[in-house]
Amino acid sequence: MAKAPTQTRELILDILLEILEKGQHSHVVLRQALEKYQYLPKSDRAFITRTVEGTIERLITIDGVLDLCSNTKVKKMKPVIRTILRMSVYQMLWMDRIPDRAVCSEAVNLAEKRHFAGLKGFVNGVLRSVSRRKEEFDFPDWEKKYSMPDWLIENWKSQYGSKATEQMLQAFLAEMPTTVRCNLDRASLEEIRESLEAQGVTVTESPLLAHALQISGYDYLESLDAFENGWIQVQDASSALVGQASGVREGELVLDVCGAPGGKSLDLADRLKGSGQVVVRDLTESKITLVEDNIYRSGFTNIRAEVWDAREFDPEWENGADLVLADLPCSGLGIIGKKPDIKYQASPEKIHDLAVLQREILETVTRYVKPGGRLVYSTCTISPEENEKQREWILANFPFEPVDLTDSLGSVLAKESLKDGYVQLLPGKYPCDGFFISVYRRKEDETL
Ligand SMILES: C[S@@+](CC[C@H](N)C(=O)[O-])C[C@H]1O[C@@H](n2cnc3c(N)ncnc32)[C@H](O)[C@@H]1O
Repeated sequence: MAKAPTQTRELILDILLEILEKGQHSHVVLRQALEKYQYLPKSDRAFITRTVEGTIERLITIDGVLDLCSNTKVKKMKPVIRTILRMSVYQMLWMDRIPDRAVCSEAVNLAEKRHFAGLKGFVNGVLRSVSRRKEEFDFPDWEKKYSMPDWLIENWKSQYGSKATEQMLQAFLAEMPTTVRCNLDRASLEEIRESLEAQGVTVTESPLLAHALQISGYDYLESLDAFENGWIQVQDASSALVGQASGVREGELVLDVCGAPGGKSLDLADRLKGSGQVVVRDLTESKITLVEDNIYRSGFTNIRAEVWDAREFDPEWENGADLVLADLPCSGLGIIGKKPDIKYQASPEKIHDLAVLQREILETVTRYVKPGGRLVYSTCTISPEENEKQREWILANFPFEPVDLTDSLGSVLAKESLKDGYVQLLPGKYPCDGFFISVYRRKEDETL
């Protein structure tokens, strides 16, 4: 990677300050910045993305390194200085092609530009020490080694065991290509692949789904012809498996109660092959606008979107849906690999509050399923309180029975829990995000 100009590093500093010091979401701040600075060369934009995401991803490790190499602990440093040091350590330890002395001198320049000329010597001294002591940074404890808060590691170890937990920690740090679901109504897999490759994108098949591709090496997804033409939709394989598990059949009426930005709904509309109808709901106008943009791009006519609070009962839908999709708000621990700030913002209290919200929504939306119809409950997390325990609660409190998923998912997933109508996907075990999928059938002869 070529040496990026100081202006680019200033941009990285500002983005990281927003995220690390003001608690803004990384993907939002990064997306806004990349949209604003579209004119920057592709290499600079890639440098910004990698440095921002990498610094956040490795933050606990980086702070461990800085605490070893500085007399002033990271917590006590001025926010601008600690951010300059954090992004510099990331470059020194994980971006081999930038010489340490270049990182060091850019960091000193940045400190001066941000009116900390008096701390130039401190910044220089700490970074030189980091450069000299690299062999000492092989931390044995998993918190520092994998940059993951200890309480999460302990939870996962007790739930999934040490081996699966370590696989997961490694998977969260591994580079993953973007998965796109192909809209085969609009173009064949071969046409889509050719179009992407013609624009310099590296394309491989998805190991989990026939109608998905893994892509990497692109700059700005929205500028790809296949995206503009509505041929592809970004959707992780785990999320696309929801559509497969739902068993949706042509002509069915589907209600997606928390559906923005529309990934799963569009997949369901695609699987309906122009028949039936999907109604997508979400809480706000801005979220529904996102869904509508995606619907417009896809060209599908059997799907519409509307604002509705899923906690509020809608009598018009009572016993009305063949399929209700409840892909509910959750702690998102399964997508830490894509949105690394989630791991620092999560807490047992937030997980508990989300589990309460999920039950409130489920109590309402289970009433929309026709007798004999299906409910899909899914989350992009790996906490039992939001997943297995919610499944047990649904089965104990509502007239639903599990739908055997062996036929729909058994060819690509281990069969363990599929016959009981659910699967907890763990990163590392499968090449995808962490995800929970469960499917239920409403019993014919019981009222809710
Ligand atoms: C996991 S996301 C849905 C992702 C979507 N199914 C997809 O595949 O693109 C959960 C969504 O629930 C929405 N949400 C949160 N609370 C809600 C509520 N009370 N009513 C409706 N939607 C809600 C959020 O705005 C968010 O878009």
